[in-house]
Amino acid sequence: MHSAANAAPSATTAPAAPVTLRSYEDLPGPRAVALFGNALQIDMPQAHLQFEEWCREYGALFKVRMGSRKLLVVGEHELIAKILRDRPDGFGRSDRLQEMWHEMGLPGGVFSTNGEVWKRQRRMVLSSFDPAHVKNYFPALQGVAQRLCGRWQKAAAAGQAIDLQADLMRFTVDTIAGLAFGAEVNTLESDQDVIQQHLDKIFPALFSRIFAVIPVWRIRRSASDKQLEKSVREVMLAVDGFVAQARARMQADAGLHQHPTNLLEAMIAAADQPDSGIDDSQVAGNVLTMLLAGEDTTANTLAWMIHLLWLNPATLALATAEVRRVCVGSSVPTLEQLSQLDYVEACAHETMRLKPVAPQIPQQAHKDTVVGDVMVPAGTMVICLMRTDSVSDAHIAQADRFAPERWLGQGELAHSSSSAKRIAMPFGAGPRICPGRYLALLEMKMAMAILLLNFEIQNVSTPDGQPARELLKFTMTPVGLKMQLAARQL
Ligand code: HEM
Repeated sequence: MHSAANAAPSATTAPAAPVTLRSYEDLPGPRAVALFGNALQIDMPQAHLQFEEWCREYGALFKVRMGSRKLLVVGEHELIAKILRDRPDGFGRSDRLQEMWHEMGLPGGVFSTNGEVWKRQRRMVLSSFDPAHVKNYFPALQGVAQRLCGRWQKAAAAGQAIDLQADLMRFTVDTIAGLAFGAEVNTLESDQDVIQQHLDKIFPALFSRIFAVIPVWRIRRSASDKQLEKSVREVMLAVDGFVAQARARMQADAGLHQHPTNLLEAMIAAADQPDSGIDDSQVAGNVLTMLLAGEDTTANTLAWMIHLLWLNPATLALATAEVRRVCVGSSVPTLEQLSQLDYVEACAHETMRLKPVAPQIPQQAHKDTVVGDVMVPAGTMVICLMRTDSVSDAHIAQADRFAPERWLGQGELAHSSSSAKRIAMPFGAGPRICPGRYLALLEMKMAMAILLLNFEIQNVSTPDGQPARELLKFTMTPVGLKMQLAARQL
């Protein structure tokens, strides 16, 4: 043990009163074996569940070793909030993430960078996601929603089961391509080889390589490594295509340099300034980042929401009644109508509390610091477990119930709303909080309104008839959801 007096870290996360500090080695944790550490005890697609179980066993701060890499795992929401707020100086994305990102041939963007480069990119990205910009884009979102409705009408008429996540990813890819790149991507009306099949290979590979103990792909390229390379090539071709289309529009209309209409045009305008510090690779990196960060996060949250509503019929009935009352007379809602869907929005928040698609946020300490009562040397990887407190009865009343009311300050759970808002951080927190959260909520309300306005849900099923299993592929997805719809009779 060490005393606070002889440790002099930058104590942004230190408790106020002097306490005895522990070193990393003092921490409890699962028994590690030589060479592999704890890696053999972790089944990567379920890693979050293993970490959550260890958190219950060893407490809110414990150690895990992946090969020679030491991880500090943190499961207490106040410590997590402090870590996430102590950015960009105290913590940031890990060297390992950046190494794997580059090794896979991906150009860096706002998600993967740190320091000055991140600051410049973050400013640029934020401006294109402000509510005013999203409002301008709204008619295009209505168009994408109309296509989702058409796709589901066909499936309903044919009595076909819908592959829920695949359809929702079509919806989110088409939306982000329109909003961020000004591109007409229509995967909803296509059954061709679509870009999301390739996007879907990249994040899972990144995730497993970050935590791999032995970099087997460097020793021998397997069939899936070759498939991954192909997917990266295909996605980068699409990215370059979006950039070329935007450049052509900007050449045809010089005014777009002064008044860009989307994120991509804004980035190109910024990159074209002398001494901008932004080059073509950063532009491409952020196009790619938006596709990756905006696609399966929103689609999987929606899939979880539909699944949870199906498992809770009384809640589904309330959400349906709200949509049909607010959007009466429309088949695709207006922005004004979406802003009135308070109960549906509460369903989204409650879904993200129980099923956060980012159940763990890895960070790296940039300098020597203190987390709780633990001294953390610069360079340590810290895994923030985002769900432990938000599903614990010690923090949230009736924590395992799917009860959207708690977000509205209504009914018997009224007192629970402030704790749920404080504890669940599904979009992260602090300076790197998700910049797409406003858009994501809008997209989710739009998709739910389309579903509940135009259809009756007949069934939402899983392969084994049990509640959907959680699979961690960077984001946490439900396994194998199928939905059956009937057109609503008006
Ligand atoms: C339900 C949907 C979504 C969820 C749950 C979600 C969640 C997250 C989380 C947890 C982070 C990490 C935050 C942190 O480090 O504190 C993040 C970062 C990010 N998200 Fe989202 N996200 C969603 C949708 C979107 C959308 C639609 C976009 C854009 C199209 C987007 C773009 C980004 C970007 C660019 C970052 C990196 C920000 C930075 O590092 O500065 N996300 N998101």
